[in-house]
Amino acid sequence: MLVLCGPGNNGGDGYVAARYLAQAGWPVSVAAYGEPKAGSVSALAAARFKGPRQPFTPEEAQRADLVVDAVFGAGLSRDLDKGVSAVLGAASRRVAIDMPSGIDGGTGQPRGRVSKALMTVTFVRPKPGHLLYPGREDVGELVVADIGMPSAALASVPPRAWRNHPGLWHLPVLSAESHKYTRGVVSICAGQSMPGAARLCAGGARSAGAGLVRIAAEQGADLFRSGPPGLVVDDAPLPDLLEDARRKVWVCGPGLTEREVEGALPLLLAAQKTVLADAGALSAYAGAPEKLRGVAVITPHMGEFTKLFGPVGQDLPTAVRKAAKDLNAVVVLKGPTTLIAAPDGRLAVNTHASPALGTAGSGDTLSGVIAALLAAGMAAWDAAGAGVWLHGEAGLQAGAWPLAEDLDRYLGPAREKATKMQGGALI
Ligand SMILES: NC(=O)C1=CN([C@@H]2O[C@H](COP(=O)(O)OP(=O)(O)OC[C@H]3O[C@@H](n4cnc5c(N)ncnc54)[C@H](OP(=O)(O)O)[C@@H]3O)[C@@H](O)[C@H]2O)[C@@H](O)CC1
Ligand SMILES: Nc1ncnc2c1ncn2[C@@H]1O[C@H](COP(=O)(O)OP(=O)(O)O)[C@@H](O)[C@H]1O
Repeated sequence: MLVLCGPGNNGGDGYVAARYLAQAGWPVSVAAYGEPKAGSVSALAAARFKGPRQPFTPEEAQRADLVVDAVFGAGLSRDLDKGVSAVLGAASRRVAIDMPSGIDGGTGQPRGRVSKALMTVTFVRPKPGHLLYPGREDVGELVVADIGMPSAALASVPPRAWRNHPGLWHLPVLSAESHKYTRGVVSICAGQSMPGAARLCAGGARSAGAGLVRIAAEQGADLFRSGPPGLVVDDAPLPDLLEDARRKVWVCGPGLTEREVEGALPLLLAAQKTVLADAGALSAYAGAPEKLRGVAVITPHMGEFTKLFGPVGQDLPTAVRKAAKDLNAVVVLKGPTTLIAAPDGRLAVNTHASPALGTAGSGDTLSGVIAALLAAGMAAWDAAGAGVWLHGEAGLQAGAWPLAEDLDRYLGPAREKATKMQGGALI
């Protein structure tokens, strides 16, 4: 076994690992890339390792059955030089300490040529870089180890980002006195050219537990009347519908043209409704995100996000947090890893999903799910995190090739599973 140790604390962890491995009887040696600073804890750890040293070369890395990568972790401050990449790349099997060397822990972006680890062992909490692509691919199996960090030390570095998980939010549960209005009403603006999107959105909202879902279709009402029997279709003009105080939560965007968005969104905002803006409502305001001010949640995929806010650069967490702050709304940046940012800087990182969700219309379903949770009274960031998790769970349950409409029947069971994980009652 060969432990590759860098000059900082990550190297220090490597010397400690080497000492423990030697104590456990493993044949282990160390190859150092630079020496730790005199007097540092890493220098102390290096001095306590009494085993053999090898040169830091590709040949040594290739000879080892297993290489432990403790060259750089969270302190990576510039691109890897080619020599380090060559040594890391020569190892056939590699376990990384904290981060695979060369991956930025904050963003998941590579800094230089990085090769994939079998496993990465990090401490206390995962970092965004473990969960965001492309770093997520290079991490291999992720182990989060408890190293007995004192709670006072943990409290001094409160997290700013969380892994999205049912422990992060609380789903409302049904009480014996619940009725459709306490469960919440979701209203959806429907377009005439792509009515399927509003139907998918409605299916997501109903299946995620909304008490009542209504489609505001105006002249297009006939397009929806042959739909599911529990779905209410309104043909009255939007201003009349907005007078109903029970209809607090609205989805605007799925299947809407720019003109339809411009006809509806300003009215919803003027009526101070809780609005989730998606799809057409995002493309309608390309380069002018301020027109969305007043919405509660937006759910762009990367293309829509870029059209709205411009190129994101390498640091997605920072870009999505900034967008949420500037817009004063929750921003859900959808993708294989979905980021959910609140205006106050909280960030949830969701990996609980399946590539099976990458099918047309699945984002419309997600909008409906989040809207149902908003209508049930959840705060916007919580509703968005919970909605993304339930949608991801439905995707995981639905097999490899579901259609968007297939997701609906997995949403109820997903909600039950999340509630059980929260230790709550089911009804
Ligand atoms: N914090 C905690 O609570 C805990 C932390 N722990 C551990 O500490 C690790 C973080 O330690 P760290 O801050 O010392 O950073 P680390 O990754 O060792 O790198 C810094 C050194 O590398 C150098 N360097 C950087 N990039 C370079 C490059 N491309 N090419 C060449 N050199 C480069 C950099 O040089 P400089 O930029 O200063 O010139 C500096 O010398 C963390 O990942 C985890 O393993 C655990 O023990 C648990 C508790
Ligand atoms: N590879 C993937 N892994 C996990 N989730 C994915 C993947 N690809 C897409 N998704 C999810 O599927 C949904 C697609 O939404 P969107 O791009 O708006 O599609 P549409 O507009 O067709 O509904 C998002 O929730 C996204 O996070």
